[in-house]
Amino acid sequence: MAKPPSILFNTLFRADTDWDHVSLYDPDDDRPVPSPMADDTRRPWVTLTFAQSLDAKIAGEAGKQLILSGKESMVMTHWMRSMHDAILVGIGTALNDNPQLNTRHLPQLSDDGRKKYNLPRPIILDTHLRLRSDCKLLSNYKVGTGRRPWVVSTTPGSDEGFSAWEKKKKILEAAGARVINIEPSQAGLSIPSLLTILRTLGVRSLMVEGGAGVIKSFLTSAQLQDIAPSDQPSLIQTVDAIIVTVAPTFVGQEGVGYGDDLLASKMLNMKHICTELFGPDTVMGFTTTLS
Ligand SMILES: NC(=O)C1=CN([C@@H]2O[C@H](COP(=O)(O)OP(=O)(O)OC[C@H]3O[C@@H](n4cnc5c(N)ncnc54)[C@H](O)[C@@H]3O)[C@@H](O)[C@H]2O)C=CC1
Ligand SMILES: Nc1nc(O)c(N)c(N[C@@H]2O[C@H](COP(=O)(O)O)[C@@H](O)[C@H]2O)n1
Repeated sequence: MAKPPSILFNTLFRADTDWDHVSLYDPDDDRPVPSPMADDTRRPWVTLTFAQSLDAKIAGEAGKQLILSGKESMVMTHWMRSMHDAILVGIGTALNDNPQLNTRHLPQLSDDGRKKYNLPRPIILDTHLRLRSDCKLLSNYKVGTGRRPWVVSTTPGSDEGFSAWEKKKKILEAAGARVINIEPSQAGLSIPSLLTILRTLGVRSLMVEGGAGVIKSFLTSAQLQDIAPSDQPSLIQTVDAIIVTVAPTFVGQEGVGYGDDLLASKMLNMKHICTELFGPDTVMGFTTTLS
């Protein structure tokens, strides 16, 4: 069987991990698959990942979805998906791309083997519950080719907004989604609060795939964040690793980028772990520490 790419082992896992079980599970075995783990036990390990052009664009004009990754780096991304408990996108991506977020590009496993690829749980940041009840994530869940999607939202303040929100919640739940409510923050949803809630729900590792708004949000909240404002703040880091695929193409200024508002003084320290070529694409793996 093909092995996962070494850039993923080197960037995401500790050296003593049992490589043979990474990405795979045996339905008759209760032991969980190995997962990247954060030292901070209050939150999951977070891998921020995306594919970009040479001019740092992740989508085309007006958000047109672009297939930037070649087939080799796309397979690498699907290995990465199989190494995380959950995979997160923003509602912009969910509406625009109607993604599946599964591991379908991995090499086929032999039918007589009992092992299966680990499927990450889809999580959608969707403040106003705009997810479509006929999206691929929900239809995959219904036919057993995807895990139940979790939709993360905030309860609206006004009574009027609340009844519309409740109606949408019921529709999404009837279609199979689990709706999780968290406290709003200035930027929409508080990422540190989200991470602590996900950890209590059993998520050990989270792969954040985008889009532009979500990438910015994780990069700008990547410094220590307060999860319990008080005299004794409880602080949390929100990104552990960054894995970027760079495709050998320019998109142009009409494309969608993620870097405009980033401040160098607010960025995490990035430690380059390795760079590997996948067909025409370059993939870089970093771990992050606080500056
Ligand atoms: N090349 C790549 O690797 C990827 C490209 N994309 C592209 O990105 C584009 C979508 O990007 P966006 O429109 O920016 O949508 P997005 O997927 O980043 O979602 C942003 C939305 O998420 C919600 N949200 C709730 N809490 C939030 C928080 N704390 N931080 C940020 N967002 C929060 C808000 O409603 C916000 O409008 C699409 O064109 C898609 O094709 C998406 C993923 C990966
Ligand atoms: N790795 C990668 N390369 C690209 O070129 C991309 N456009 C993306 N996009 C992300 O993948 C999602 C689509 O996933 P499915 O193929 O439907 O499983 C898309 O919504 C983005 O999150 N990624």
